[in-house]
Parts: sequence; structure tokens; C-alpha cells
Amino acid sequence: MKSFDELFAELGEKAATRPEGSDTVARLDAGVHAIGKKIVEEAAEVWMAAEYESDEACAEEISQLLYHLQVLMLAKGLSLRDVYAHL
Ligand SMILES: N=c1c2ncn([C@@H]3O[C@H](COP(=O)(O)OP(=O)(O)OP(=O)(O)O)[C@@H](O)[C@H]3O)c2ncn1[C@@H]1O[C@H](COP(=O)(O)O)[C@@H](O)[C@H]1O
Repeated sequence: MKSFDELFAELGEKAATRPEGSDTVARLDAGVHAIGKKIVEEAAEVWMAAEYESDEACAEEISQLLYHLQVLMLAKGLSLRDVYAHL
């Protein structure tokens, strides 16, 4: 298990070191447009899971949405601080 901040640190490291086989690197290379589409897709999956699936399935979809949001943050050069400033 990892926290939101720990995942963001891990993804930042992947973006910097670009290890082979990293899904994150491939998504970053695909660009903001592709990442944005994935976020919309994952958001819809969260919604559907919340209405029609188990709490566990919903939690998993939420985790995937958070992951893709973090990928977008990295693609845009946004830090956790940039986002937390608005919470
Ligand atoms: N937490 C995640 C994570 N959540 C979601 N995803 C990606 O999002 C996908 C989920 O979307 P879908 O359910 O739509 O699956 P899909 O249809 O196969 O998605 P596509 O590949 O077609 O876009 C997963 O298959 C992963 O590709 C994640 N990919 C990676 N991580 C974590 O990120 C870290 C770095 O991963 P790598 O960059 O792959 O090393 C590791 O700790 C991973 O556990």
C-alpha cells in the first residue's frame, strides 16, 4: 500500500529515469491529450462503479483515476504543492 504522495514521488522518479517497460513513461510520451482522454474514461468508470459495483471495485477505480491525474500533473510539470494550494 502507498500514499498519494508516495505514488507521486515514485512516478516522478520514473519520469526522470525513464526505466524500460514503465507504463508511466509510455503515458507521458503519449502526451497531455491522450492522458486527458484516459482521465475522462477513468472518471466514467468511477461513476459507474459507484452506482452499480461493489465498494471495493469503486475504490480500485478511484485509485486508477488518481494515478492518471498524477500522470497529468507530471506531464504539465505541476507539483503536489501546486495542487494542495487549492485544497
Ligand atoms: N497505480 C498505478 C496505476 N493505476 C492505473 N494504472 C494504469 O491504468 C490502467 C487501468 O486502466 P484500464 O482499467 O482502463 O485498463 P486498460 O484498458 O488496460 O488501460 P489502457 O492501458 O488501455 O489505457 C492499468 O492497466 C495501468 O496501465 C496504473 N499504472 C501504474 N500504477 C503504479 O505506478 C507505478 C509505476 O508504474 P510503471 O510506470 O508501470 O512502472 C507502480 O507503483 C504502479 O503500481
